[in-house]
Amino acid sequence: MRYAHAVETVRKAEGELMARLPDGALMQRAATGLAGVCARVLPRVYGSRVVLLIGSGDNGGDALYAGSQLARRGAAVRALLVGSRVHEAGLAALRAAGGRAVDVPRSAEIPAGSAASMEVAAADLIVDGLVGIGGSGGLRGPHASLAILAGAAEAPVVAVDLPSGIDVDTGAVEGTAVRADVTATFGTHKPGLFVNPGAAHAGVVEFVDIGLAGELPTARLECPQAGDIDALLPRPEPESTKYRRGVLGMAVGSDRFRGAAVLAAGGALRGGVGMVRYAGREAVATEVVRRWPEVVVSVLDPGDPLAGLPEGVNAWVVGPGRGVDGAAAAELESILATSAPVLLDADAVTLLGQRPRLVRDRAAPTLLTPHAGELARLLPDTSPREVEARRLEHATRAAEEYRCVVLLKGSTTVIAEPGRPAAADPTGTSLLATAGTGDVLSGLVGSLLSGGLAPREAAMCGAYLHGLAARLAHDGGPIGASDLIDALPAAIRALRAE
Ligand SMILES: NC(=O)C1=CN([C@@H]2O[C@H](COP(=O)(O)OP(=O)(O)OC[C@H]3O[C@@H](n4cnc5c(N)ncnc54)[C@H](O)[C@@H]3O)[C@@H](O)[C@H]2O)[C@@H](O)CC1
Ligand SMILES: Nc1ncnc2c1ncn2[C@@H]1O[C@H](COP(=O)(O)OP(=O)(O)O)[C@@H](O)[C@H]1O
Ligand SMILES: [K+]
Repeated sequence: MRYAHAVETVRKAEGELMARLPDGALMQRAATGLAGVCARVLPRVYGSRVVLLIGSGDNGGDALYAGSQLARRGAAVRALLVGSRVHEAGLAALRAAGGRAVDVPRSAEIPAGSAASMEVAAADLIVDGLVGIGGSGGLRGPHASLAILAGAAEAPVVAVDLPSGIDVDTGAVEGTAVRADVTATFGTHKPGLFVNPGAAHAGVVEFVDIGLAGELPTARLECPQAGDIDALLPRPEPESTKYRRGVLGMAVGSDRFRGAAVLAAGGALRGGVGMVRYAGREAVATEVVRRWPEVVVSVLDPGDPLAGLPEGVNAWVVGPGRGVDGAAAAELESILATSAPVLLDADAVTLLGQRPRLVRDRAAPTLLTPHAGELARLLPDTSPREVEARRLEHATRAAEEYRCVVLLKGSTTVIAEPGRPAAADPTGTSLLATAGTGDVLSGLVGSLLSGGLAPREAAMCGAYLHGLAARLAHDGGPIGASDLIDALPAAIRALRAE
């Protein structure tokens, strides 16, 4: 598991640790780790041209000390000083090691052809020490110009602690921010390194241990790794039966959206469910059984559909392609009245918007799996764009308001549960941005719920396998939702190999 903490927590933990250590010890640890990351990014240190972008805070100090270490190993290091102040001791260390520093004019634009712009363009490595956890909002003035120059340069960019300009507590990017190839982050991960759009600016995140672990409380955000998912995933045991492995009820698809039922059932079957019990209209049930003969169907009578819903299931998936009419609402209400865990996706999430109490007052575990548009319908005065800009915040808000677990789909899938750290899925890929992949996810997560995982853990495992399956299915061209189903067994196998 990778753990991420908010800035306030990091500051407090650093303060406590610093009080017990000699002056500057933490910064030296950070700088040494950073220099190591830079040395690994460069083909060789000796003779390389390293450009440091230096702001006025300790983030710049880390970069200057790391630069001094690289200079001692034979790199030609130039620091571009852009802040109103500079970390003097770091600058002295750089100079003593043979590095040079250049003051960048404080004008908003750094002209093409200026010394600073030519240094950046000619670099073999650019180190972003503009701002760290002391940053607020997008980059301003010459900081922003340097970030843009670094983005246009050929050289790889290593960010110090975080890519300057992102909101590191949320992953929001409001204005100009550095785009790094690698981020060397100190002491603990930060939430914004795992959540888009911030995560996309961070590149590969390398953890630098500065001895903070003992001072840190519970994480704000968790980012599960293959081993964590492998440990959580239910697997068949010698005494397993189809019932013990989990019976999943599925109220998905409709005459209009038959494919949603086929895809969701496929996700469940390849997710390791014991039995799928599909409930729906005859035409849909026929399609489902044609594709998946192992599914047990209950054909619902249009005159009295609720009477036909199967009983004795371990979990339910409701909503994908089901519709938002009165019958769908009555069905949702009836399923939520059971004591089984229920996953609400798509139309069921939309229906919930007018009936929040159905979930809020429910004692049994409930999981919502909206995309940004569906989540926006659950929160007053919120647009899908706002949800996408600040995913963590909105998923957490919805989880608190509806008192349930929320898996918010999108470029980073995030999972929120009141009172628990949020989770961000690391496997997501835009290959998934095609119709029907969400239906597959609902079945997959449903199968894990029916297998006994709690909603948060089922959501974490499902999102991880979903993204991994997309990556495995991808052989250079596009993939569809059906390919994802076929790749799920390989994704489960791959967990052990990763
Ligand atoms: N506190 C500690 O014990 C340690 C801190 N470390 C480093 O210290 C960093 C934090 O340093 P500071 O608190 O000095 O702050 P920063 O270096 O993160 O930045 C603060 C400065 O940036 C300016 N600034 C903020 N937002 C800006 C924006 N959007 N555009 C332009 N300028 C902006 C501020 O005016 C201020 O001068 C960490 O990220 C880490 O790199 C490490 O050395 C490890 C130990
Ligand atoms: N840009 C993206 N990057 C990564 N994953 C994405 C992206 N866009 C969509 N996804 C994923 O694709 C799936 C789409 O689900 P959904 O929107 O419900 O589609 P549908 O209803 O057509 O099945 C979700 O798992 C979501 O996280
Ligand atoms: K930085």
